[in-house]
Amino acid sequence: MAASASSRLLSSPSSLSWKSPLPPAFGVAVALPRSKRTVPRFVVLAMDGKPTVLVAEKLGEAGLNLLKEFANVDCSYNLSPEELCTKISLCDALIVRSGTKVSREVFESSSGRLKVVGRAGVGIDNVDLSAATEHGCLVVNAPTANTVAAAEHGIALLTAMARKVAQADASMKSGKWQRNKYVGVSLVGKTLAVMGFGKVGSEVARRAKGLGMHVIAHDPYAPADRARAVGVELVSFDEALATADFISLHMPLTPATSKILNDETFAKMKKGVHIVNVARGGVIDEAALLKALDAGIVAQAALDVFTVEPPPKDSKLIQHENVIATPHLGASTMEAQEGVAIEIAEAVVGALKGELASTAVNAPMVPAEVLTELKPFVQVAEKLGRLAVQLVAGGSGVKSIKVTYASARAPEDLDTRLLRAMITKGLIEPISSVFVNLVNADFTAKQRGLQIIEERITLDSSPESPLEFSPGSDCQRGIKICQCHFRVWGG
Ligand SMILES: NC(=O)C1=CN([C@@H]2O[C@H](COP(=O)(O)OP(=O)(O)OC[C@H]3O[C@@H](n4cnc5c(N)ncnc54)[C@H](O)[C@@H]3O)[C@@H](O)[C@H]2O)C=CC1
Ligand SMILES: O=C(O)C(=O)COP(=O)(O)O
Repeated sequence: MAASASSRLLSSPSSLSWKSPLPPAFGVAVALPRSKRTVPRFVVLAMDGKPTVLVAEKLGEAGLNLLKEFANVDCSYNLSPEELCTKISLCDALIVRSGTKVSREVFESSSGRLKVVGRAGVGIDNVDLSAATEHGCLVVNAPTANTVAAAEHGIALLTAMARKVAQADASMKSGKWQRNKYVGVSLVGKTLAVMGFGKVGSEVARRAKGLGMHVIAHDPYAPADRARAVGVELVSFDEALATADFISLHMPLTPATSKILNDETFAKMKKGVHIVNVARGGVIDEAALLKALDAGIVAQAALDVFTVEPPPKDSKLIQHENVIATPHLGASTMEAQEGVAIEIAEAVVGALKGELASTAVNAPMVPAEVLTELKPFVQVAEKLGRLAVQLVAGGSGVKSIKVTYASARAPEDLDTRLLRAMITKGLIEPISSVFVNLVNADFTAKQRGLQIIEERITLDSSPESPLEFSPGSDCQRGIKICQCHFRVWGG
């Protein structure tokens, strides 16, 4: 795809929609392209012309105010899963924190109306991303505003654990004065292993260095220069376990990190290790942690997060004398909650307006300069898809499409996901009841057995020069749709 001079002159790409933006006020029901479930996809607008945002957990005032400028805001906290499923069919957007499970049933119950889920925080393990993607629902999060709060809480737990602050406080409140019982351990000179050297992990590392600790980190995906910048050595998982006096967990909960601390890995740790978990309860096998505490392998654990939240009242782990616990408070500072609320409100409003979100979790994030460059081709891409369906296959049965992009950009520098999504939309929507957008395009194409072969040609001449193509040999039938920089072959 060539970047023509005129395309470079285009204004901000913010109006480039990943789906049709909400139409202006007045209509009661505006039909958008069709949903997966053969139910027409409606943006049901209230009589005041505003979409509805369901805020299912407490959100900072500043974020609520931003939302209210654009939408009707329904703050309904503590909904049961059934109540959430009932309400969701009346909502265009849903905002949650970590306490609400946004399950497949929620997306199914929305009957295609839910367009965006905003996670007012970082971890998106409580949102069924596959179901969201399959339903063409964008998921956005607020990845930066609570970083410092989570890191500060990690340090608070680390220091409180080392000096048994919580236990000593409880003892004093019960009328005792036990100076000999609550002797702690020092942090200075001890080795802290930060597991997951992302935003929170690196802030914890910085602060721990300030406390005089020797900090190492394990993160298979962290760039070495990030570690160098903080003055931290990146080590293997086993080395981190074997050398750490303190281990602080900061990785997301994924299938790969689920129960990453378990019987086997506790056995590799130094006897008397201290564990901090401000990440997710599920990264620790809690039964194994209890055993390791009883065996003295783990001297103490400080936990902010739990596999089941809230955990059972009689949880042996929480009752353990060498465990201190907080009820998932990592992000709970006034400052972080205001910041998160604004970050998520802006992302949700932007998504409802049809803008591409920079914090999208289940859709490609296309940089602004690429959007500017692609903008003139977005509609063309969809139209070519529609034309291909009609001309090539007479309305059905397109199984394979070859798209050739010619651009002055090097092939590896050419992000085609947006155009591919628009071609897929053009190919599939006219002949089915499926609603296609940037979120679900690749999934939908794969599900329907539609193969999209992409070819990139690097232009060294002016992008305005027309290109001649020869028919692709792997396609049974081909049509030259336009003699410019974009051609579709279908068979
Ligand atoms: N307790 C609380 O209130 C809060 C908890 N969190 C949790 O902390 C997690 C981290 O947050 P951020 O630092 O903002 O995310 P991030 O995405 O900046 O960092 C996560 C890091 O973990 C790394 N990672 C992934 N798999 C790994 C593995 N197998 N082993 C080691 N490292 C691995 C990634 O490469 C990345 O660098 C979130 O996913 C969330 O679950 C975040 C904020 C508040
Ligand atoms: O941002 C995160 O991942 C958190 O765990 C914070 O959760 P919360 O929004 O406080 O329920």
